[in-house]
Amino acid sequence: MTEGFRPRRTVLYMPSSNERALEKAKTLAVDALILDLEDAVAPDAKPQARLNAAAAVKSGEYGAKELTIRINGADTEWHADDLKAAAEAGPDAIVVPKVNSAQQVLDLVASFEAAGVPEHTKLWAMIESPQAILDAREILGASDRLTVAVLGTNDLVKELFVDHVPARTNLVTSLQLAVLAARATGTVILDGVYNDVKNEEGFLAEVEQGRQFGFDGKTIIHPGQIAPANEGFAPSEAAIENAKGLIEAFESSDGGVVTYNGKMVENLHVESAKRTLSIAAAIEALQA
Ligand SMILES: CC(C)(COP(=O)(O)OP(=O)(O)OC[C@H]1O[C@@H](n2cnc3c(N)ncnc32)[C@H](O)[C@@H]1OP(=O)(O)O)[C@@H](O)C(=O)NCCC(=O)NCCSC(=O)C[C@H](O)C(=O)O
Ligand SMILES: [Mg+2]
Repeated sequence: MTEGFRPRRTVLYMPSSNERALEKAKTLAVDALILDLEDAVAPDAKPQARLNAAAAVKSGEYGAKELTIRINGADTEWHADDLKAAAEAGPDAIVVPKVNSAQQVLDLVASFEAAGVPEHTKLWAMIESPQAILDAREILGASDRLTVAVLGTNDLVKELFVDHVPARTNLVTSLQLAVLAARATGTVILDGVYNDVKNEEGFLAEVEQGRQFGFDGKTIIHPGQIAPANEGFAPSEAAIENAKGLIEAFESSDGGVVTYNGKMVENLHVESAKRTLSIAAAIEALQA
């Protein structure tokens, strides 16, 4: 549901069992971190990973980055201990994998309350199954505590029985349905990860595709993906200049319709231009 704008161009996953990565992350220029207890952590490593994630949140050493913990699903043996540890640590959000229904959201919110999760800790829901894509609008609209939807494209590909293909042609409908549901419910939406960490060209193309589809940012898995995603999900210099010029042209008119750079401008374009400028300002403020 709706919340004030906060840049989430880059949201980096890291296994909470990887102490070197947890240390390195303090210096990385990402907007948010997902301290993972789920798929990136082997079963034997989960107890220590839980302690590491909680300690990282409580350390106060990650600057302005948003800190989240991805816990294991409610149907797993680790969920209760993960939730207890996250409740005590009080991150900005708890990321819950494989959320498949509005009822599951309501149950999670009730379990947050029962576990004493602080008010400021939001729910980020992972949308990563065919069922979740088809019911995304109901899921994302189920509670004000759910503020961010995170696409899990690895699980989605697995559940669809398809392969990862160039341009994600076999996921286009799912991606667009998820963005539609997010916009209809005022939920922030993050694109899925790109697994081929050494393929810079492929990653850039996927960032651009995600931006064009309307995602607010990208979940990433490697430091090499930070700079291109930060750039791709920020308004470009040209977009900022265009927004400023368009607003000025409109505001010096009689408030009807004008042209700017040869294109028609109406009030709705001014609203979009103002949104672009406010995103740019929020990014600048975060970087400062
Ligand atoms: C993918 C990796 C396993 C690659 O690791 P590695 O081969 O060690 O990478 P590098 O040697 O190139 O690393 C260079 C340095 O960067 C640090 N590093 C690497 N990754 C991270 C990270 N994620 N966060 C912080 N720091 C990181 C290394 O420690 C090196 O540092 P230094 O030694 O000081 O130079 C690895 O990148 C990785 O584990 N990535 C995260 C994987 C993860 O969390 N996966 C779970 C989520 S993905 C998912 O499935 C989402 C969803 O559920 C879905 O279904 O799609
Ligand atoms: Mg997943």
